[in-house]
Amino acid sequence: MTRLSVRNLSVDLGGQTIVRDVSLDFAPDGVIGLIGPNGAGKSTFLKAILGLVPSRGGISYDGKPLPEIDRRALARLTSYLPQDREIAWPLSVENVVALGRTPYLSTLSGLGSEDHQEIESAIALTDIAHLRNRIVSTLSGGERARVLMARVLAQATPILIADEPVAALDPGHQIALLETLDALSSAGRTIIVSLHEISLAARWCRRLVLLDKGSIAADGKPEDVLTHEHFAKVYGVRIHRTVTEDGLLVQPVARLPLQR
Ligand SMILES: Nc1ncnc2c1ncn2[C@@H]1O[C@H](COP(=O)(O)OP(=O)(O)OP(=O)(O)O)[C@@H](O)[C@H]1O
Repeated sequence: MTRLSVRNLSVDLGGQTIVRDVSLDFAPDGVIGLIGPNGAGKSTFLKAILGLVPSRGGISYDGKPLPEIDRRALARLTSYLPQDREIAWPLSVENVVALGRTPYLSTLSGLGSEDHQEIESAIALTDIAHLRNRIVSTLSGGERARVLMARVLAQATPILIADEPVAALDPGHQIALLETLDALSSAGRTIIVSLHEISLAARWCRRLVLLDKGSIAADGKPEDVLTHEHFAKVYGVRIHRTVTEDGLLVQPVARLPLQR
């Protein structure tokens, strides 16, 4: 069980502080959702904990500071779905998914049986078997998003970080992916996702971190984070909130004057 600890993390970009003094601990305890308005700093925070943007403060994996972890070891520890869904090379779907196994390959060895197993499992979980020989640049937006997610799943790391993984997916594939992530979490993996789909965050995340202007506005169970007050203050919207036999349902319904 790998724990990620973030202490007093700040990120400055373009002369502005984008993430401000954030301290959080992450463990495999259900899907952890990072929510917040456009520009709140969600993507920047996720990049910072992977060392992809310079930051101040401390980031450690199982007590080991991030700067002491080499790139290959980090790629066996963390997988990452960036928000950008572009794929520059004319690769087949199967080859893109296989890239997820790169951290485990030596220069001399090809894919082994475990690699093939992880690739096939990821292909099945993301429902892309029928696309396996297609060139990724010819796929629809949602299909491409599922292929990139399959690459991340094939990497099979203890920590999985995904920036808006359900954004381009239809409702069936959204739920299927969140079921997969929930199952991975139950199996001991730490799952951190950013998302704007509040109804899915309410239903599928066990913990939500609400970021506002780079700072933590709330951190806790969905029922404690997805409150009328937080939505009014942070998003400037009124919500409809009800508890059903399927759990908490939250739906933004109208704009409010921002309380800032
Ligand atoms: N390289 C950069 N230089 C200057 N400003 C940047 C840079 N990268 C990001 N920003 C700014 O930092 C802020 C946070 O961006 P970020 O992408 O982290 O937000 P986000 O919460 O992921 O937003 P969204 O929901 O729109 O994806 C934004 O105002 C953005 O314009």
